[in-house]
Amino acid sequence: MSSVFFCPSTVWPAGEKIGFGYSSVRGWRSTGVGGVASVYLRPIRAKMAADRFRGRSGEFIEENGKCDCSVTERNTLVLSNVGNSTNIAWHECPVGKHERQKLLKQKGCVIWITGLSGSGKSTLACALSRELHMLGYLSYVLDGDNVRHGLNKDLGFKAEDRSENIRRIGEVAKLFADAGIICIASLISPYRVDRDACRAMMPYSTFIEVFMDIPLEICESRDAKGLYKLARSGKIKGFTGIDDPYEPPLESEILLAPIDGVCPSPVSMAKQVISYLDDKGFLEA
Ligand SMILES: Nc1ncnc2c1ncn2[C@@H]1O[C@H](COP(=O)(O)OS(=O)(=O)O)[C@@H](OP(=O)(O)O)[C@H]1O
Ligand SMILES: Nc1ncnc2c1ncn2[C@@H]1O[C@H](COP(=O)(O)OP(=O)(O)O)[C@@H](O)[C@H]1O
Repeated sequence: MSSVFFCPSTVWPAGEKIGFGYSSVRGWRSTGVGGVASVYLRPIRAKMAADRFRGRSGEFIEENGKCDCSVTERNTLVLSNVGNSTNIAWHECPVGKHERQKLLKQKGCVIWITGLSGSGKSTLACALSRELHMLGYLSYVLDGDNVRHGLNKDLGFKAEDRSENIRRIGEVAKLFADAGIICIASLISPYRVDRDACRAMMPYSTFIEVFMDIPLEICESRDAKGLYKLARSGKIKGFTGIDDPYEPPLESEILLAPIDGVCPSPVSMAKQVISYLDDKGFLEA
């Protein structure tokens, strides 16, 4: 059985023409560009483009508050301005999030682990990724330290750099979640407003904030990297929890804290997160 569908200009050069293809058991084939099809399908494409713009415009406004959302409809291609990018279009692909999730038998989401340095974020991220892997689920860890080795190596630790660090990791995490992957982001992310901005980027309820509520004394006593010692002696300035603020979440989805002064093991914390994912239906397509 095959079904007709229309493919927007991602595949074909943007402009006048529209191609169309059909799906079959093993995929789809293009019948080419334009010709008779472009004439008959133009009104349909116009509607698709308009729907697409309606669906996306609110998101653009929310993301940076700068979008003037001026629309140029030239041969039904919708162009808009987002931030400093002018005349850009949104391209849809025939394989969407839903199809990817079906393939992976899971739902994409972002598990955002926040807490002081030494609170166990990276340890939990790794334990969680390993447990999910053993259960047959695909996850990917975006660790603050690691991302600062590449994408974010231009950023330091002053407030605006941390905000940008969090924003970029939020955007990358959003892409992973859209790919259908369980994305585990572990970074201090000390400022509430930045974490909330990441939450706001994500589809409803797919941003799961995990607060490592481990007291500073415990984190400092661990001092795995010797950074607290350096911060206390003034050799590092602006260290979170010492002379830079950490704003705890007010309503995280998951709060992990010591019980009677003892921290649960990383594996038991990971299982707590997995149990949340299971309850909320993320471990099925
Ligand atoms: N000034 C200062 N404050 C806090 N942390 C510092 C600082 N300088 C270096 N480091 C090391 O960098 C790691 C934190 O990076 P993040 O990207 O997670 O930080 S942030 O979210 O942008 O605040 C952090 O890693 P973790 O210990 O894993 O949290 C530290 O090792
Ligand atoms: N649940 C835990 N119980 C005891 N020690 C832990 C736990 N989680 C992490 N640790 C230890 O604490 C230190 C800091 O952990 P890490 O994951 O690097 O924290 P963060 O990424 O928040 O800086 C490491 O030495 C780690 O072995």
